[in-house]
Amino acid sequence: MRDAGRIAAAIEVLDTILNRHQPVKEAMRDWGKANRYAGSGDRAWISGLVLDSLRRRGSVSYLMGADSPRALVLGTLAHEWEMGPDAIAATFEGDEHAPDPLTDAERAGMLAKLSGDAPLHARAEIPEWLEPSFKRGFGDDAALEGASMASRAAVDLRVNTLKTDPEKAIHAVRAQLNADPSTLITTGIRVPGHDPRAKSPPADAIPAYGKGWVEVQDIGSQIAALAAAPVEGLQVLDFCAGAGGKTLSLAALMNNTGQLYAWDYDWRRLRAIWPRLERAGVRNVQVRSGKEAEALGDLEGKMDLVFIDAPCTGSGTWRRRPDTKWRLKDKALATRISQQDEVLAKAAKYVRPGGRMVYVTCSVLPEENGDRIDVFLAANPDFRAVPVMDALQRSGQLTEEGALTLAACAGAHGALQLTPARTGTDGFYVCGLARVG
Ligand SMILES: C[S@@+](CC[C@H](N)C(=O)[O-])C[C@H]1O[C@@H](n2cnc3c(N)ncnc32)[C@H](O)[C@@H]1O
Repeated sequence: MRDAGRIAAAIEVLDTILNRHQPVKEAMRDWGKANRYAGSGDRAWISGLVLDSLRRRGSVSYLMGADSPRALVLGTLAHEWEMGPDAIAATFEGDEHAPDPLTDAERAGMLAKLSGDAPLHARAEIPEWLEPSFKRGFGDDAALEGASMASRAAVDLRVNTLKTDPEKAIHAVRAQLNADPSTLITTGIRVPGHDPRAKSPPADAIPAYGKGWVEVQDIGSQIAALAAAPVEGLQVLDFCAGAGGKTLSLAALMNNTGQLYAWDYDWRRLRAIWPRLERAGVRNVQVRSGKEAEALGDLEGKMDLVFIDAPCTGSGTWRRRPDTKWRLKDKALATRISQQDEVLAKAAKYVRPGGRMVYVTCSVLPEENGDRIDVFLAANPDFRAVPVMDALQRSGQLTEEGALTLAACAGAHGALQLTPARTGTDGFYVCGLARVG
């Protein structure tokens, strides 16, 4: 396909996402089925443009003075893909698959510049209703933090120390991919975010992945799991195990010792955990499914550590799933908040006196993070917050740079707020708690 046809396709796909509320993956899949002549390079180009248009919707709609799929795609080509109006007009010329010619207003929007006077929601690339939350969470950095959440994300890998070591793993990964060791943790590998116009194999298609040497996991998520350290030989409950991403990290951190119980309120999510445990060579996990009382009743008051990877809005992952940023509404945030309070209250009863709890969200919104800890601590005087940095240091997996960078992310309760701007990771909140009574 020529670029003009690809641009027309991106406008069409974005329309189904924004106006028919289809998730990006489904919309791309349906478009691919209906347009079988398009090759994998075309699809990567089109979905790359659609994703960037969603990431930059805040500033682009402001500059273009319109929020239509066409305005967003044209504005993104100009402001993110560095294709100015003349270059685009040239690709449209004489191509029967091209969108309608550019209007003067579109040309002006494509050449406009974002100034410091633009409203915060445009500079931060966020929905307007989230401005107060961003201001409270980030203060003067709100625009910068939001803008970096509109960038493309790298693909991160976690070295599975149950099967290999970081040196062998990076060697194996580099045979197929351009990759570097993480600058923050010794067991992380980063495959830099690539230009969607260039081709590269997916990380889960490489032999090192098939052998269980590496797992696809954002470095922020890996750091959140390290906040459980030290855990070797302990009794640990992963209370929101889902498809098992953190379970696998915790099992590796435990070096296959002790006992790790994996449970999720939604048993269907747990199904994906089995092949993953097998591939990773994990032997210390008991998957518990079923209603909480029956599945976990015998563990009450006995756990050395309870890990809560709480249900959340996922605002920390907007770089990877930018459509969810615009779909998020205040009602959904309120639902998440009440689930978080419920999960904290329920999980706490499994912690033995003297035991610990780790609360994690992949969100940057204070309503889901520090606010929830304030509410929990007020209702549970037998718990206190403990600095996450202490646990991370004890994991033995921080690099020198990691220790410095992460220490700078500590805030109230000694909790860490990771963000793309601060740590180059997804946004994660990590808080350590200890049961004193
Ligand atoms: C962030 S996801 C977990 C992801 C998983 N730990 C991983 O690393 O792949 C949150 C999980 O919390 C579970 N959960 C547990 N209790 C819940 C509750 N009361 N309400 C909603 N979700 C709950 C959800 O089913 C969901 O799988």
